[in-house]
Amino acid sequence: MSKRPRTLETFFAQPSKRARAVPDDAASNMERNTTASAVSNHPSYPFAVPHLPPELQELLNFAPSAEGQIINDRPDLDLLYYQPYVPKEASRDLSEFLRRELFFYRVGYKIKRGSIETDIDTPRFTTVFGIDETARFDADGRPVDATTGKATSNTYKCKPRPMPQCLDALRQLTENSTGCTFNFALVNYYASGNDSISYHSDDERFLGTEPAIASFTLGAKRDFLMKHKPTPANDASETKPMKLPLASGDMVLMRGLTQSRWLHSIPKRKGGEADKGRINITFRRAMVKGGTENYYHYNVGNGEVYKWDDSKREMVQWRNPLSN
Ligand SMILES: O=C(O)CCC(=O)C(=O)O
Ligand SMILES: [Fe+2]
Repeated sequence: MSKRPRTLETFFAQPSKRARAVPDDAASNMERNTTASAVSNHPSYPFAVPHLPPELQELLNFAPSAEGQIINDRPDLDLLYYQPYVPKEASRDLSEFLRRELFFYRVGYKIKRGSIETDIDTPRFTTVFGIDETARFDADGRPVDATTGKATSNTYKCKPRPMPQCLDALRQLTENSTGCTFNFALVNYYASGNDSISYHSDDERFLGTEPAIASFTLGAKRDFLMKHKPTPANDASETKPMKLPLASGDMVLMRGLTQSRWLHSIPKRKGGEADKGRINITFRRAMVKGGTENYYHYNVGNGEVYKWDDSKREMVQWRNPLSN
């Protein structure tokens, strides 16, 4: 048994027994790193996630590479749009790195309207990291109460996961340039033009009033549609959708009344770049435990783990090499 004192840094860096339970491609990746132990791991991760390679970390230190453009010329809309935020050279490497190294899920759930239950299949790959404001992770990666430091694992139904270093680095940059604070990273992967997210707003009460959400695009360009929620006073011009053609490296900060008054979506598309695959990362701040439960329920669920297969060029179901 190691007697080394554990800090968050050593927790993330030490490949534990579980960290070795990685598929060959990730394992060889760890070896390829100059610092072989540079991985993020946690008992709730299916496998360890390598840290950003130093060259990529270096490139990211320069973000944002453009000034954000304020878009507030429509009722209740308040966006800060960086075209791009992540420098061009970094965005390709970063999207390939995240697609290759993260684990994803294809979540199914049931909704009930009246007495009718419907099965919903989320039409994209998802994953999530983070914990709400009432808690934090201790040096061993256990969720503890934010003020008392006492273990809270038994107060969550889900198993909250700390952000791996490769996402935390981007979170820190985003906090520095926006002045906002984020405790969650939700990641979507749209494998093709058939993957999508329908019109919705991220206006849950657990995000507080006027939440700021930073949304990154890495990989294929996809249209982001926004339209005002219908109100009795709406005229046609207010309900007509606006379109942001989000390209790799772009970031949109949605803030103010945007979530409470507007809807957004990534519609299905045929042709174009969509089939090259697009990663979306949203950084958010959840205030209460219900937010943590909600995010893990809808973005991890209890389904199969998917991992990118570089030879097949697609996500495939991941099997733990240590289990039969
Ligand atoms: O992929 C995107 O750009 C949007 C994702 C989104 O709206 C969400 O995850 O709530
Ligand atoms: Fe959203």
